[in-house]
Amino acid sequence: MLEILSEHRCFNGIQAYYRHDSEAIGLPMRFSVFHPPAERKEMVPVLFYLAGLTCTEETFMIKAGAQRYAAEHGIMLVSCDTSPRGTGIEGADKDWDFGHGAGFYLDATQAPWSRHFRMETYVTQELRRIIIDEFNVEESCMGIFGHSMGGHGALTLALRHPDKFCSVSAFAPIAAPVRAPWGQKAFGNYLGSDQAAWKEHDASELMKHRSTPFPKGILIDQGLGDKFLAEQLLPEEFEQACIEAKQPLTLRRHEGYDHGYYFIASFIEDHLKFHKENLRG
Ligand SMILES: N[C@@H](CCC(=O)N[C@@H](CSC=O)C(=O)NCC(=O)O)C(=O)O
Repeated sequence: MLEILSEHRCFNGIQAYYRHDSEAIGLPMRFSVFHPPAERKEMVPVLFYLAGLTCTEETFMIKAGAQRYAAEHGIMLVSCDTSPRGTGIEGADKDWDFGHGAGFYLDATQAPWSRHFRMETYVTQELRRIIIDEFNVEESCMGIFGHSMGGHGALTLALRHPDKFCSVSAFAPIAAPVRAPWGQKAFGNYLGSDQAAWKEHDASELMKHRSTPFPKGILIDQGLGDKFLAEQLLPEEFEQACIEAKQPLTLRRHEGYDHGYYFIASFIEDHLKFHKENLRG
């Protein structure tokens, strides 16, 4: 059962927060939805947003300023928490870049994480199904985007589930996690030591083996003042993989912008327009 935690009128739509007992995760999960005004009259397209390390289902809705454009374009925005919470797993609260708040949008295969850390199944199956069953949305074509760890999630989930997502973009994604310290730490713990398994969750590796799953292109924005760019994000790896796979990619590099939500807010309108065109085109 879906519990409404709060509802707020916003740009003539509704910003809502929900909680439910998740089957995939085995614990309660929270998510947020911006319901655009158009949903009252017609089925609307859905755009999932995956947030980064340390974030929750609130972060994007509070900080990105996306609702104005989602209302204008008639797009529903959905954002979930970044991991299971309250798992009781020893060490899950120890580091900000691993464990709670750092689910990496995959299904862990290694104990003790594999019991609850099943964010790929949660997003692509359970949450998607709830959105379809509960709200007035178009099922056929959904979009996904995200930031940093969530940008990695958006790219990998779109590449792994092209039947579910027909439009994808990212802000400062962890674009080659097998080569980045954040990714290596998460994948080593969640997936074990077999690096072949890691590559199944690495956007750049996945792209090398796909033949243009997104013919209308992929949009990525990256700030050049981002302190994580050189060590953790590596967009050039994904750019090269897209060239090899003949995947159209618009990778925009922005002088002076850092990793935070001021950067995201500066370009959010472009992402909603990009998805609007892909979702309805
Ligand atoms: N606590 C960390 C910083 C954590 C951080 O920057 N998180 C980013 C995502 S990083 C990759 O996934 C974020 O989105 N934070 C939320 C925000 O409101 O900015 C540190 O000490 O550096």
